[in-house]
Amino acid sequence: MSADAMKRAAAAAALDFVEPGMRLGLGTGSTAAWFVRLLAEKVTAGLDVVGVPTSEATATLAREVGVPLTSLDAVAGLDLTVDGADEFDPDFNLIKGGGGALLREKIVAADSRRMVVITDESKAVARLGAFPLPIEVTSFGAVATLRAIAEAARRTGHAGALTFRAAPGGGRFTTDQGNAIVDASFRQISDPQALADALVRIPGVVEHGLFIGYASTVIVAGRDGIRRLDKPAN
Ligand SMILES: O=C[C@H](O)[C@H](O)[C@H](O)COP(=O)(O)O
Repeated sequence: MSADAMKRAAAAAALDFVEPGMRLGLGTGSTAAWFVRLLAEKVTAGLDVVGVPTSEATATLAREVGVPLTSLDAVAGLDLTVDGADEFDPDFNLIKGGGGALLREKIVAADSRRMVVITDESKAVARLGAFPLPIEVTSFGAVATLRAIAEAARRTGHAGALTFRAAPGGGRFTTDQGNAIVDASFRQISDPQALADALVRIPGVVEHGLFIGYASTVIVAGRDGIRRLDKPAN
């Protein structure tokens, strides 16, 4: 199975969680895009759902393929969010934000009763950090914020190169909110919760890509088929 076929297979498996009348969080990225396309086929066949997109890119795709959209402010919470991830660990912690959509993704996931993550086997890690951690920062004072991130990382036992993400056309990448992204190459995140707690205390940090306690199910597509991992109830 090709990498793209695995993403499609994971997205197709997530359709099993969708029920008529649901309000859905629609993730961002190449795997989540497959979910939006496959969901559109169900909508065309009569499924009644409404989605809240986590990025302008997902909103554009959803409109193109015919998934009805609403805003988070127009509904009283979401039933289910289906989204991709850049990494997941055995505790269902995630790194997200490779596409820069982490802020809206986290807001939407936080307002959802359930988050199903669609991935392929390349995203499974014993410990987070091989994928650089995206940290969204305000443009104002971005360099000072980067220094504060380095200090917070040091205090929590993490170190590595911190770089502003570049836009494809040059200059700094900006998110849908007009913020910058710092990519932190920690390689090994030994204490995700301590790092997350330290990052949110920095004034210029808008949000970070550590998703701790959000995912309840991870669907993993591999060359041998689909595996569904369910987080044990507390
Ligand atoms: O900002 C982007 C999101 O967090 C994506 O869900 C994540 O980067 C995974 O994307 P993909 O499915 O393209 O690997």
